[in-house]
Amino acid sequence: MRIPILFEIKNKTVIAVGGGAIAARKIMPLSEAHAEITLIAPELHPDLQSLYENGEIKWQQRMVQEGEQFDSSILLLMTEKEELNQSLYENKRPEQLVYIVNDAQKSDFHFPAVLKKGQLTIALSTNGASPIYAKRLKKQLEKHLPVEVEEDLAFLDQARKSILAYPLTAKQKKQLLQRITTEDFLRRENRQQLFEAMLEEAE
Ligand SMILES: C[C@@]1(CC(=O)O)C2=NC(=C\c3[nH]c(c(CCC(=O)O)c3CC(=O)O)Cc3[nH]c(c(CC(=O)O)c3CCC(=O)O)/C=C3\N/C(=C\2)[C@@H](CCC(=O)O)[C@]3(C)CC(=O)O)/[C@H]1CCC(=O)O
Ligand SMILES: NC(=O)c1ccc[n+]([C@@H]2O[C@H](COP(=O)([O-])OP(=O)(O)OC[C@H]3O[C@@H](n4cnc5c(N)ncnc54)[C@H](O)[C@@H]3O)[C@@H](O)[C@H]2O)c1
Repeated sequence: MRIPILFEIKNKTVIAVGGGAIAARKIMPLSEAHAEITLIAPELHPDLQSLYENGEIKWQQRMVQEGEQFDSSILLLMTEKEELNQSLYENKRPEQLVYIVNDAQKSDFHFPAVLKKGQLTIALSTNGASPIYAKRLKKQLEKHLPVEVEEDLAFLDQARKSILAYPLTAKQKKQLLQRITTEDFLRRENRQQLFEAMLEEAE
């Protein structure tokens, strides 16, 4: 069974074998999240070529052979050659997390469809039943998200930090956190001033 986890990939070492269209789609978000990526492939998809030219990924321009072993936290096997991917999988290191582009069963993790809005992340997976359905549902969800999500979360993030840093009892903190999250409160035009007054009153 798989569980959704938001994983900090910054500075984790990633070795990716294969540089086609699918590799490009999977590597893009890892690179944006500052993983340490080394790609091994004889040629690169244009999006990967740009990442390489901008110094965001390393590239070993060569063919990988069966039987090779790689030293990295994460290994992405993304060639179109199923047998090669399988054989590299057999050689994985015990602690290595491996993703195989054409074997969802064996992969240690999946790539969900991701919807981001400010500090909100929604990840959708159909467990491989239909990635196209996941993509469509993501677009529908996007349309139904309240327009204020981004602003609300930016406000709540700051407010929550202030509450937690204030000399209040755990119960008072909990009550305040609940109050500022209500729809009524969030829609008040002067919510920042109201919040500051509430904080002082509570002390
Ligand atoms: C969400 C998204 C994220 C991303 O890729 O970044 C994603 N696939 C996307 C698109 C997409 N993928 C495919 C098509 C063509 C139509 C079709 O065939 O359906 C399209 C549509 C398109 O390209 O528009 C083909 C396909 N996909 C997989 C296989 C192999 C198999 O099923 O075994 C094949 C057949 C290959 C073949 O032909 O052999 C497998 C997987 N694809 C997954 C994720 C994982 C399951 C996620 C889930 O269930 O929700 C999983 C299991 C991989 C994993 O992570 O382990 C991304 C949407 C991005 C967005 O949100 O905008
Ligand atoms: N998981 C998914 O979301 C998903 C979606 C669509 C397709 N697929 C599968 O992914 C696979 C790859 O798709 P693609 O469109 O990127 O294919 P592609 O042919 O465009 O890319 C394959 C890449 O692997 C490289 N390669 C081949 N042999 C190599 C070797 N020995 N060493 C290093 N690199 C090598 C090629 O040079 C190329 O860069 C296909 O088998 C397809 O069935 C998976």
